[in-house]
Amino acid sequence: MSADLTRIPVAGPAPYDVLVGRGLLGDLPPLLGAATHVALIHPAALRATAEAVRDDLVAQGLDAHALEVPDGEDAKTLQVAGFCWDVLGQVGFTRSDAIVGIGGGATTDLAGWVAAAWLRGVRVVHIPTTLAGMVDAAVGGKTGINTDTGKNLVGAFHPPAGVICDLNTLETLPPNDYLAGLAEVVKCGFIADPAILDLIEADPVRAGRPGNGVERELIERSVRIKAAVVSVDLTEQGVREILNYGHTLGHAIERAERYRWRHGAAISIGLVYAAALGRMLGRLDDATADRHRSILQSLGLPTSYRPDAFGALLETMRVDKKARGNRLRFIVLDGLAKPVGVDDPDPALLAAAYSEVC
Ligand SMILES: NC(=O)c1ccc[n+]([C@@H]2O[C@H](COP(=O)([O-])OP(=O)(O)OC[C@H]3O[C@@H](n4cnc5c(N)ncnc54)[C@H](O)[C@@H]3O)[C@@H](O)[C@H]2O)c1
Ligand SMILES: O=C(O)C(=O)C[C@@H](O)[C@H](O)[C@H](O)COP(=O)(O)O
Ligand SMILES: [Zn+2]
Repeated sequence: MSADLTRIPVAGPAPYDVLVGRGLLGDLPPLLGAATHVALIHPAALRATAEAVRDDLVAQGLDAHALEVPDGEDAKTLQVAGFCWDVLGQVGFTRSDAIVGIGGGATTDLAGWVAAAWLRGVRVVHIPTTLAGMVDAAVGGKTGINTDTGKNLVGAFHPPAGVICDLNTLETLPPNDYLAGLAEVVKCGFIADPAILDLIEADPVRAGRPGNGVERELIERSVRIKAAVVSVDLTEQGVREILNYGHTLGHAIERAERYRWRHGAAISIGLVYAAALGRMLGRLDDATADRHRSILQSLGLPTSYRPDAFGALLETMRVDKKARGNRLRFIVLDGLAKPVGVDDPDPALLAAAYSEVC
């Protein structure tokens, strides 16, 4: 067990820990349960890490396989999931075996879904290697793939047996991917922990650089928010919806961009939109609404989108998972750190709020 380790527990029907620290890859084997076969699902960027983990597991007597999948969102398809299931079948994966997702949120979403559906559910452990993966995607058991009509439309709630956030893996992350992850960190600041916003605003240039002096605190604070929420509402029957702040428009932008944008970049615009909507609904004060744009801009994240896109985005938002029938649902703020759900807002307000992100 590594010495420099923070352990953040996640409660619920299948409790587990999120480990945060450096040099933690050796903490994987005890999380694999009774597995004799292990599949390490990873993109090309994590090939060296996955092969090192595989060699370590093989040396410990396990039958470990590295499965390379396409990069980023290209992995979140039925075809790629099918490829993974074919390999599991060929290897002879049984219910006691384990899958490990090594990569960003796209990889762990895919790996989680592959594990959730194989034999109706086998063990999965996540090793997130992006900021978004550590603070969000790998924690909470939401797994899934995209379809032609929208983002994450197929998936399951399938909690991992453990999450290993080894901060050393962030050293190779491209700067734009690091910044994209900060959008989810900022989201946590607005919905639950304003100290996150203070830490970033104190020096946004520092906060935007991997390995910065506040990195670990930002990650641990964000993980604690996510852990607290999913611990009481794994399947999004209520409070978990707050984690979707900024995502209704954000996911629609990702689809409009054919998933070529980083998730966090689209969510950044979605956050500014949600703030504008909250303000127009008479819930959020001007200063807090403006703070969304200023903090995201200070990090170099996008805060505006094409003026002509609203019609198409609105159509996509209709298949957002929070929608019920033809009633759209948004998360807005009633004030700093006071998220609430709003049903079926006036279409004129939706359009007016959009004019603030053009
Ligand atoms: N399940 C959830 O609760 C949840 C939460 C947030 C986001 N997500 C999903 O996660 C995805 C976004 O995650 P992301 O921003 O991590 O994107 P990503 O997985 O696409 O990774 C971004 C890029 O970084 C590369 N990469 C990853 N780790 C690296 C490393 N250590 N060094 C060098 N390159 C590395 C990847 O190959 C990719 O090119 C989206 O699909 C989003 O929907 C899911
Ligand atoms: O964990 C959650 O719940 C979230 O909403 C976190 C989001 O940041 C994440 O992007 C999630 O994948 C979105 O979920 P979806 O149900 O809207 O697809
Ligand atoms: Zn997200």
